[in-house]
Amino acid sequence: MRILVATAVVPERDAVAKAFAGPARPCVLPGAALLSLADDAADDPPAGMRTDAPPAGRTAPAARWDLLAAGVGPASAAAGTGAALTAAALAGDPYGLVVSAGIGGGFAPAAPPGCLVVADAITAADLGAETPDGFLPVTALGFGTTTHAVPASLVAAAAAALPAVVGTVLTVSTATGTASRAAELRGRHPGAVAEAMEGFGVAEAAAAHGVPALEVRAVSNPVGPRDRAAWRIKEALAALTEAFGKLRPVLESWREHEHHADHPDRCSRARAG
Ligand SMILES: O=C(O)c1cccc(C(=O)CC[C@H]2O[C@@H](n3cnc4c(=O)[nH]cnc43)[C@H](O)[C@@H]2O)c1
Repeated sequence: MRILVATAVVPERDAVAKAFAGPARPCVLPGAALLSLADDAADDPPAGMRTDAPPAGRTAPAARWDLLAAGVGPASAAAGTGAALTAAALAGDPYGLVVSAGIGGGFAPAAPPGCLVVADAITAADLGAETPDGFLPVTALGFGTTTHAVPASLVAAAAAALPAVVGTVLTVSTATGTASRAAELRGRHPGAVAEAMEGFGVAEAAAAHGVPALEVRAVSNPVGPRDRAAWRIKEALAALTEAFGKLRPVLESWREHEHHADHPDRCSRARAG
């Protein structure tokens, strides 16, 4: 399977790359610059340019990973992820899984700094309209979606591999900086354990391609009053590296269609037909 990991910034991308021992090679695509990793990368052409199955006599590598630093915020995340997904699909070598990864803010007391978070839902928390009676999500206005559910078997597999808090990860365009905003978000999203700024953009791009998406965050700071000097970025990046070391075999062997609980419609159709 081919797996795309989308981070916001280069230090996050490089923290994920550290979990892989093999060589990494840059691959520039229209709209996205990837770092491609593979068990046998030394023999392979760059990712995104492969169009064929492995030559006769060679088996396909267990998985190929591409890492992307798409920029901060949901728009950059969606643009970069969408570009990588489209390039792969047009090359006849589509991704089977997309992971939004990086550091994030954790809601107290569930997700303190230093811990890892796995999203079971990826939710846009500020996509909507402000009204005199409060915030209305775009869905209440009759548009789009605000949440992407992560396949249950994918959440279970990731959570079994890690010491991680599982819950909703919010995507915000403005990082929370006050206790009142943190309380407001928790009030609207009681299942929220963390916030970051890219997950929903990554998940929207993945959904447009019919590819499952996961979000994994290493908590660098509490969601609340802004104190940038207190962010534990180094520790969070180290936790991210450790997390991908553990997630790597689990995600490589995860297969969406083997988990019928994630596809009740498809299964009932199969049973009926
Ligand atoms: O300054 C550095 O060395 C450095 C290294 C890695 C990452 C950063 C970032 O500033 C990443 C920004 C990224 O982090 C997410 N994030 C982290 N905490 C929060 C938060 O409390 N609320 C929302 N987002 C948060 C977010 O996804 C940003 O894109 C710096």
